[in-house]
Amino acid sequence: MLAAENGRDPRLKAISDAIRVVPHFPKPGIMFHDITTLLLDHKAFKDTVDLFVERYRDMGISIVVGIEARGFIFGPSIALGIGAKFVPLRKPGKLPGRVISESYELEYGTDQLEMHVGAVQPGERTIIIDDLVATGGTLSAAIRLLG
Ligand SMILES: O=P(O)(O)OC[C@H]1O[C@H](OP(=O)(O)OP(=O)(O)O)[C@H](O)[C@@H]1O
Ligand SMILES: Nc1ncnc2[nH]cnc12
Repeated sequence: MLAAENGRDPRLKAISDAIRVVPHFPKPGIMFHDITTLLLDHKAFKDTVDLFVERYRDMGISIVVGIEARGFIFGPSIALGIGAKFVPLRKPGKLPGRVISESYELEYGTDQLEMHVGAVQPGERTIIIDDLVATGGTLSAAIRLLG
């Protein structure tokens, strides 16, 4: 249960304030949300992980799936906090075993995600962790990989 005040967790504002917004990066028109500034703020970084652990522990979740690259920053800590395994979804050509792949479109280009065959067993409850959703293309590809 989140420690909510007026329906909103008091930690959220500091977390939001710790994320730097860089206009026109990496292309004109993109408002880039830079989480590296959040990582420099120990309390905000820890609160971010804690919020997810508090929300998802005791829910029978056995796998945290993290999306390369920035999902790897938050996902493993959340997995350890809730007592789950961690499964990385990687960019093409990085995983040594047999993989399944999904292509997707980004705000600035196209890309592909891969997962090791057998990393997730049918019926396992999972959560998918990344730093942000923009178009939703990456998250949709991750959901298709798990489906
Ligand atoms: O909702 P979407 O439009 O799909 O965009 C969100 C995705 O874009 C960013 O990753 P990026 O592909 O830039 O890779 P990186 O984490 O390796 O920098 C971000 O970390 C998300 O994964
Ligand atoms: N607006 C944005 N900020 C940071 N990362 C992104 N990835 C895709 N869109 C992004």
